[in-house]
Amino acid sequence: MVVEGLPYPTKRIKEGKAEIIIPDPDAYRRKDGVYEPAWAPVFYNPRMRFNRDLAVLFANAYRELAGLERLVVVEPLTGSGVRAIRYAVESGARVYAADIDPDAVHLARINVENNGVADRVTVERADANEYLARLKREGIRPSIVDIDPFGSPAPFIDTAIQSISVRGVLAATATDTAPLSGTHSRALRRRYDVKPARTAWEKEQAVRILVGYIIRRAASHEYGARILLAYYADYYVRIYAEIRRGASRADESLSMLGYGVYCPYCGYTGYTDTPSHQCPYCGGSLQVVGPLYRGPLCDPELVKRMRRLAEEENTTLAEHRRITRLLEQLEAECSITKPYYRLDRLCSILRMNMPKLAQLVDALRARGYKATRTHFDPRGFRTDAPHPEVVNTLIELRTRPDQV
Ligand SMILES: C[S@@+](CC[C@H](N)C(=O)[O-])C[C@H]1O[C@@H](n2cnc3c(N)ncnc32)[C@H](O)[C@@H]1O
Ligand SMILES: [Zn+2]
Repeated sequence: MVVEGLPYPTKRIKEGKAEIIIPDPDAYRRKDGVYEPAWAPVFYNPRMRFNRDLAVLFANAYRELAGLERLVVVEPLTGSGVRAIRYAVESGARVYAADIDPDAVHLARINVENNGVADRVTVERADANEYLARLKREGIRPSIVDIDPFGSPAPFIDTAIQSISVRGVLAATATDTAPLSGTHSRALRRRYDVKPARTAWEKEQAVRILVGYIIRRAASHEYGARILLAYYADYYVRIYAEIRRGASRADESLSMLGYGVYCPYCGYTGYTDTPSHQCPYCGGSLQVVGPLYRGPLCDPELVKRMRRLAEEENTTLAEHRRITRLLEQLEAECSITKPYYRLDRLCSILRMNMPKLAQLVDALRARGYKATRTHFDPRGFRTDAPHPEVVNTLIELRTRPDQV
């Protein structure tokens, strides 16, 4: 399809309730046939639709929860404009969008016109940080600032926080999961000022490090940060934190920080306030990572509302089943803050065959503990049982599988 004024082949697609023009994916495929969004003149990643579906559900649930008549959303890295348009069409929001790339701004404006939301969505060519600072000077009070960059959101976090006047949500995507999960330790130190380590719960570590970073940055500007929703999907971390002005709120949020620990000798996972390097259970040398956030990863009331809205919107959501499953799982995990165990790793340390995950979860519950699978890893489970109890339950399952 050729669109006047666009010097590249395009395609018209539907996403949610928006209809948008994107660079034709067929023109930007690798040799193996896989579409490479970064090669296209304007960035549009169809795999991020899941992220955007949840963003719209979140926006609607947050609007209800906070009792807001109308949302004001700022999206300073907008690409094709798809996310901004969806916030306007599906959440009725007033949206301020920007991108540094003139091709992106041009296409996003065409998309805004075509969706009939030009009265509600403005798209400007600007650097994200300058744009956020300018909106603040102009007195715009965002209810949601959505930071969806290439790689790390760290360079935009300070201005995004400061752009929130009294109360609002910072939503951030991070695709730099290698540093966050402990693989590129120097980048982790540079970007997030975190002491690196390798744990068996690296996806949760990635989420908790980014949340911890947001809390620390928010505190330095005298804001508190409360996590409404945080998850890991595909190859990225996504966080929604409610930012509220106030020194005592900042202190309260800081009190949720600590260090994560993992013992590669006995499988112990947990947190500590003072980074000790000796495992309390086997005396082995601990892996210690942090600072990171140790509190709940979602607000149950918000997730409940998102689930209800997902039911109502089941025809517009591309992966309705996947969304419902994630929200159900997050709700179940929310009240257990200790990091997840990887059953395969734990069984290998204990030199035993793996029982079925469901069997272990049931056995832990039968002993009076909370236990559930985790959205982070299909081989993972989380529980509030102390480490020796987890080990004892596993050993008992091995010796008397039918009687636990
Ligand atoms: C991952 S894409 C955004 C995708 C979009 N949010 C979505 O949901 O489809 C990142 C965008 O940020 C833009 N960008 C990169 N650096 C920027 C900066 N400093 N200021 C503003 N935009 C920037 C890029 O041009 C690109 O369009
Ligand atoms: Zn140990």
